[in-house]
Amino acid sequence: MNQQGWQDLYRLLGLAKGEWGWALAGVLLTAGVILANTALLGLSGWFIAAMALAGHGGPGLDFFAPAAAIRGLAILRATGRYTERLVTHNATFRLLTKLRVWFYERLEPLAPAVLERERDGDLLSRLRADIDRLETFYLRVAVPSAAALLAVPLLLALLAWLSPGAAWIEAAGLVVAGLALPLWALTLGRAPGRVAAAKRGQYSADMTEILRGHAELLVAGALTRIEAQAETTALALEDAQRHQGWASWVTGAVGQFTAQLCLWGTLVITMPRAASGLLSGPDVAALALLTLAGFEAVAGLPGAWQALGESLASARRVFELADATPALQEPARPAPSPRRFDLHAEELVMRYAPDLPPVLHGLRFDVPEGGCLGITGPSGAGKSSLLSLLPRFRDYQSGSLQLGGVEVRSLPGETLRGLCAMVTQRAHLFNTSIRENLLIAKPDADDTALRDALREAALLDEVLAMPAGLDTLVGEAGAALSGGQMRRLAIARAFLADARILLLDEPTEGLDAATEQRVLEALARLRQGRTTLLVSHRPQALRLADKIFTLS
Ligand SMILES: Nc1ncnc2c1ncn2[C@@H]1O[C@H](COP(=O)(O)OP(=O)(O)OP(=O)(O)O)[C@@H](O)[C@H]1O
Repeated sequence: MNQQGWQDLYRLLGLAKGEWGWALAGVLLTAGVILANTALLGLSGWFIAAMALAGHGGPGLDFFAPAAAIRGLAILRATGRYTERLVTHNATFRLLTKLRVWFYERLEPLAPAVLERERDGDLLSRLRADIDRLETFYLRVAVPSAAALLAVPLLLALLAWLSPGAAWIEAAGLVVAGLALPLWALTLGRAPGRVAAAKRGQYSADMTEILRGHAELLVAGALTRIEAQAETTALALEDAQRHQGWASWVTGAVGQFTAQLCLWGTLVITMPRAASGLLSGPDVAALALLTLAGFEAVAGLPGAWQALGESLASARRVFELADATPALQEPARPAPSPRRFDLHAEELVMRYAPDLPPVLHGLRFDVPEGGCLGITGPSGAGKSSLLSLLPRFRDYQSGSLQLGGVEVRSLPGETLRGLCAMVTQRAHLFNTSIRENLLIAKPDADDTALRDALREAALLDEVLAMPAGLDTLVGEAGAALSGGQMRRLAIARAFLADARILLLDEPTEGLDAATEQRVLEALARLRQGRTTLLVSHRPQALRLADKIFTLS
């Protein structure tokens, strides 16, 4: 494993800090179960052999004590295993929940500037599949490895007490099955694991895009080609999984073989001692079974360490994004929230990357509080880029943009986003009810407030005429609504948010004249008392503005 792998492993252990108590309980229980199981098998072997010899006229046997011990150990093993599963799974699931929240909190500041470079399906795969895969590390690698470290010395001590020779054989076998094999499995599993994690993300991204752009791909005749691409990814994933299966079979088989070899080795060295009377027959049976049962302590390790390759690849994919630098830095000492809401820009310069030419260059404008500035200009002039500065989705590099006399860059993004409402031609609607889509803007709004907002947006009558009213489902990205209804739903949201700054980006684009008129009437009500930036090409829409500014 390379240095990066070890660092990730160490970091994964660090992230589990809050759950160490549970994990320790899991380790103790697992080690207890291994010891109980080994003792059970050894004692059972001894007891059966002793009973058989007693039956054949051998020495008499008090069978009550061993029978009771066997029953006790069996109960201990069953309850121990149940409790161990309960504890370790509880710890792991709590941890995965924590990890998911931790990862999401790191993703949030990356939106939208950094995340828009990623494929949606791949992001989802990191958040879900990759984090789920870390379960393998905690549940199958960390806890069983620690339990083996605890149980094996005790087991060897017991064997050494009964027969030092058998203890040496067992120690050699356990070094092979519990150390060499897991390390070999880790090496074998690393490359296919890395491929599997990457291909799983790619497949998820391919499928998300196929489903989302299905209609366009079908019309363009590109569906078969893109499906073939996804199939190639699926085949590569399958190939990686086949390699993983092969590696797991090989290491499993070598582990079994080692255990059998140790069993025979123990028999070979103990039987002559039994023949010469140094050991009893039942002792030989007990030692042979103890040797075999001891391998339970390490049986799962090769498979788990092999899967560790994929877990680490998943961890890397998670850490890579979690460690990405946000496109903009929050101010170290935020300025107090503005009390006025006029806008002032001077010599404003904004570029998407240091090596790209500026999109906005020396921009200058003023909008009084409650005023509306219409912004027009050719495609690519930077109109949408300008709007993205106010909610701090992007930053400007020089010049000044002030809200109520406070430099926008010195305000936290969250404060600014709380002051802004947006209506764009691509306002996102979630695939849920109209009510839920509205509540995004104001979670505690009651039905009266929702209806008022819909009335102001000139959408109430249409919503009430729908069979489920406010509970009507809008479909994927609002597919069950018309373009005008989607736009007015976004306006209703803005009414509910009751923000002081309104950012309108082509709010009537793609609408017919009659619908545009209804949307504009709603917008005219919405802009009252709110400082508004309105980007549009359409003369009717620009009539809402007090002043028009052309970006070139
Ligand atoms: N995320 C981005 N990374 C790099 N360049 C970008 C990014 N987004 C936009 N641009 C570039 O910035 C320039 C301005 O884009 P913007 O979307 O602001 O223009 P616009 O005036 O709103 O255009 P339209 O009227 O077509 O919507 C364009 O050249 C565009 O290619």
